Amino acid sequence: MSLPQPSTDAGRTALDAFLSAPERALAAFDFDGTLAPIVADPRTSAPYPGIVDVLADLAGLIGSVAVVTGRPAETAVRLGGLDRVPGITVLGHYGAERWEGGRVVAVPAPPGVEVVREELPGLLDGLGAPEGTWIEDKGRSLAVHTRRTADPDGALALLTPALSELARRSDLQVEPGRMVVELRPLGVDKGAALTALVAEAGPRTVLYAGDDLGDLPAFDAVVGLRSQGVEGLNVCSSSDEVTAVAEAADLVVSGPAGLADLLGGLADTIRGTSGA
Ligand SMILES: O=P(O)(O)OC[C@H]1O[C@H](O[C@H]2O[C@H](CO)[C@@H](O)[C@H](O)[C@H]2O)[C@H](O)[C@@H](O)[C@@H]1O
Repeated sequence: MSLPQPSTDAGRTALDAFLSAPERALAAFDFDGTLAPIVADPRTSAPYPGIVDVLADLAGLIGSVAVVTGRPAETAVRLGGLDRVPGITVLGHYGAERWEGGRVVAVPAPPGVEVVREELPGLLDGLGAPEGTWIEDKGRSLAVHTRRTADPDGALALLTPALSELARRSDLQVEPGRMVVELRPLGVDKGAALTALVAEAGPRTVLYAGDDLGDLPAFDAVVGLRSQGVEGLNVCSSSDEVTAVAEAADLVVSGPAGLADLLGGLADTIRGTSGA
């Protein structure tokens, strides 16, 4: 399997470093839209067929593997079957939770989450939220999904100003995403989560793959790490819904299927079985 080539010099340098010293590489992945194809109902998300096997294989060949997600860590582990990946770290809620070997460590949720839990249903009713609007209560945050409405973008435009105001009043922040607006605690993001992992693991190279706006802080962190001597490769799992991630990436792959091919290619190349 041949490897796709990054479009940037920094990306090509990072890919070379990843392959020449895989034992010093950290690979980190978003879950929805990256490891798992987007589906209408978030409760039914599942990894792209075979991708967790490839990830488990790669985990045995490189320094460390992580998932960094807006989901609760245990939800991502359960939906993804991620406990099959040796040594994986799963950072949930944008880094507020850390799952390793079946154990979760988390920071306490701020009181504003309870305020939002109480007020959100009435707020959505009052705004005339269209049929199909759905609240996902994730424990430490709540997300309002519009994918199952007749006009998901229109519904987001209708709801977002009032959701932003509710977040502000509750000392939370709004996290926009693919047909979703999340109200979540301040003080965490995927960039800080990834930077902390890198500080712990001390890799020479970092690969980060994501698909949505919430992944951009991790992309920024990868760029920042380059000035500290850590080579970095930002990979976009592309979609028609978000273009900003592809614009910021060193390498664009075609959704979770393209990512599965990339991971398989990395494993084959490290083993010297790529046939290239
Ligand atoms: O950080 P992630 O792992 O990408 O999580 C981000 C959000 O993903 C989920 O929503 C998205 O995927 C759903 C299932 O495919 C889809 O229906 C929805 O439209 C997407 O926005 C999840 O439900 C959210 O809680 C996550 O924050």
